[in-house]
Amino acid sequence: MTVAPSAAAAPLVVRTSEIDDPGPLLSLLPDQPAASWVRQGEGIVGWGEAARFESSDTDRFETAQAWWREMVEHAVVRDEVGVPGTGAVAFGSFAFDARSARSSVLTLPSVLVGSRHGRTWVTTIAAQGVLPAAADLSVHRASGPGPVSFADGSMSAANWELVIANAVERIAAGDVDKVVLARDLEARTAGPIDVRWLLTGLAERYPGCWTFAVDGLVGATPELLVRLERGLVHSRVLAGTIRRTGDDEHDLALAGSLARSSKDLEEHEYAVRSLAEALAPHCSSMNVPESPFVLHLPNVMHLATDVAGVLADGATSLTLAAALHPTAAVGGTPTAAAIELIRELEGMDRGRYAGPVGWTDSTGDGEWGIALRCAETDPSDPQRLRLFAGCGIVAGSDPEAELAESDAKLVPMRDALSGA
Ligand SMILES: C=C(O[C@@H]1C=C(C(=O)O)C=C[C@H]1O)C(=O)O
Repeated sequence: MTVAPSAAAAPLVVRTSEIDDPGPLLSLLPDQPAASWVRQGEGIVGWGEAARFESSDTDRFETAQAWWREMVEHAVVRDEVGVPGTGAVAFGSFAFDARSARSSVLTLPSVLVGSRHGRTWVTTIAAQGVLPAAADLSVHRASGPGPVSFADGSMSAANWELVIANAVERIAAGDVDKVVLARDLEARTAGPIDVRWLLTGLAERYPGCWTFAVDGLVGATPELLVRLERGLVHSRVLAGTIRRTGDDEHDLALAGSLARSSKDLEEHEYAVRSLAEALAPHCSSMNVPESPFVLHLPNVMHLATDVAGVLADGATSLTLAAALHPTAAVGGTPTAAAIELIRELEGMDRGRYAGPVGWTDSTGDGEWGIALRCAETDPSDPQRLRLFAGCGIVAGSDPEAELAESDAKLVPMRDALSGA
């Protein structure tokens, strides 16, 4: 089912103007549904909603793209800044599985504030005939939800280990080379959960990640599915993980062992190859480094490869995200068989976890991350949050180690929630 107002009925009026630095982007969010895409203090935040598209259909990407094209075509825009992310911007979050019961969404905030390379701007968006929301750029402070308790989500940790063991058998039997399996955790809090509190905590601890919020999905992802900017395409592929110990010297030795681990290098190779193969038809030239580097995050280290390309076919960032999703970093190899195995073994609906999350502007430029290290709020219960984490399983995977890895990947959201 697709729910979207007709763009033609109410063309949008969009105004972007440059402003003086109003303070940290995340501190500007008022107590309203928040949208965010912030890294190292730069990016875009938004609030309010001028228009919305929602779909639970299997062709969610195509219908979203068509809706956005129509919105943009009819919009009346005055953009005094003219860089990627100014003018009309839609934030989006897509369900991982085309068969998910969870919808995918594009939302246009009514106020956006962006910052890039030292320039800051504000954009207001309203349907024609509607007075645009006043852009109140005062600074706000969010508060935490109080004591938190965690409980098993769809499956206990012990059962999840059995699922991993089962997946290793299926890999040995030749069903797939790699499959990414995830688990969820349920958090309950004493008071209501304020997304701004989570965002601020995540951005503080994980400044190198993309701190995102779209329609109640909130997290800090280290993995960039695709960025399209003026014809240049970038992607950061992650796969292969080791937990940090907190002891810098020991962690450095672990980073070395990660870079030499044949199990992790194999897992990583699958992810890079699937990304490069999906991107190649859209690019005239591509740079795919031969070997990965080690990305250091406060909780884990990952094998990482930054892929770059020159766009050849005029695709939009959203079209590219749709073409690349699901990469082997969150699906597996081969893709179709891995998705079937996830449906069979995982025992839950991932919803928007591990789906593309990010933004697009009216030119089609944009940034889409993979929704990892994240959680979904519950619109009917402000004291409930569902957290997710997953791991790539290959022939050499050990269930106990994978459970520990998934716990390490839950740390960013757990800490953000408890304010640790
Ligand atoms: C699936 C997740 O992470 C992905 C899986 C990784 C792995 O298995 O090594 C590493 C980074 C991500 O591509 C997650 O964080 O939930």
